[in-house]
Parts: sequence; C-alpha cells; structure tokens
Amino acid sequence: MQVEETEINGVVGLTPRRFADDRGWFSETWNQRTLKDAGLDIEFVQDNHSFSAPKHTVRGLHYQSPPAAQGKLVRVLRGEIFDVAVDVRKSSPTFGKWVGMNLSADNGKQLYIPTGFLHGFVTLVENTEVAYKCTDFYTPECDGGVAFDDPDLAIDWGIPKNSAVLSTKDAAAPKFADFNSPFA
Ligand SMILES: Cc1cn([C@H]2C[C@H](O)[C@@H](COP(=O)(O)OP(=O)(O)O[C@H]3O[C@@H](C)C(=O)[C@@H](O)[C@H]3O)O2)c(=O)[nH]c1=O
Repeated sequence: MQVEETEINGVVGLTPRRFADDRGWFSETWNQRTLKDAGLDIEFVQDNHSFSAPKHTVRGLHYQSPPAAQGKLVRVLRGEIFDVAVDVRKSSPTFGKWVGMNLSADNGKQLYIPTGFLHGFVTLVENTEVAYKCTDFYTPECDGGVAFDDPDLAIDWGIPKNSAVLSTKDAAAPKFADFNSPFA
C-alpha cells in the first residue's frame, strides 16, 4: 500500500498494490489492519456505488453533519474522476482550502477524506463508476451541500465552463458564504 499525504492534513491518497500475472491482477482494495498500520484507524459501515453516464457529471459538494458525519474512502471501478475534498473544519489552518486527485480504474488510486470536509467529484469520461466506503450511515436529515463552482472556493475542476452535468439538488446548492460549517 502506497500512502501519499496531501496538502491538507487528514486527506490521504492510497494506492493498493496490484499483483499481476497472466490472467490480469489482484489487489486488496481495503484491509483494516494495513490501513491501521498506515495511521488510518477507521471503521466503515456503508459501501456506495454510483454510475454517471455523461462525461463531466459533477456530484457535490456534499457533507453530512454530526452526529452522522462521514469519512469516505473513494475509488473508481470504471472510467476516471477528479475527486475533491474541501476542508471545512472551523479550527483548521486550511479551512476553505481544497485538494483534488485523479482517481481512475487504471491507476487504482483511492482518496481518504475524513469527517469535516465537503466532498465532490467530476467524471472525466463517460460511463464512470465510483465506489466508496463510509464511516457512518446515510442520514438524509443531516445531508447538506455547497455549490461546486462557488468562486470563493475557486476549485479548478478541469472542465470547460458550463459543461457540468448536475442533479437538480446540486444545481440549487447554497453558496459557501452562506454555509455555516457544523464541524468544530
Ligand atoms: C448518498 C445516498 C443517497 N441515497 C439515495 C437518495 C437519492 O434518492 C438518491 C441519489 O442521492 P444523491 O443525489 O444525494 O446522490 P449523489 O449526488 O451521488 O450523492 C453522493 O455524492 C458524493 C459526492 C458523496 O460524497 C456522497 O456522500 C453522496 O453525497 O440515492 C441513498 O439511499 N443512500 C445514500 O447513501
């Protein structure tokens, strides 16, 4: 397991080893003990899988408030995404800053995003499937969002202006300035 720190404390890139042979390859995509040894002592309770048909589908930026805050371990089963985490921990020196990583079926990379972050991704190719493990259950009453293209966040999604494909909910998401972070 290759562990890659990012510019934001707590957000970590992980690349599990792939054992190649004539058939293809084998990889442990999640091993609690290996991650504990790497400093990530996490318990997951829910696995999610989403499929996005159009290229440039943006899902995010999303969060669940405490007591249902979710840490997420994200990877791509088919296609490619640019995965983004925005630090919204009020006491963090990097509050409001974002970090992004290309995750693809080919590169096998994973991004761990702890609680206290907004999370979103853009698909870079058609028919992209994303899988992620969560540390708490889906709790709609704690669900919230912030506009992915908020100028205050200035996230470089790497896609042409106005090309994002959004859900109705995400298209109406509040501004970052109107978001009162629930994360201490
Ligand atoms: C997230 C989620 C959604 N749903 C349902 C609610 C709704 O009817 C349908 C689609 O939900 P959404 O539009 O919220 O799905 P989506 O926009 O894919 O939301 C996800 O985006 C990424 C970026 C995340 O980080 C996730 O935590 C989650 O917020 O699925 C569940 O049943 N369980 C879940 O865990």
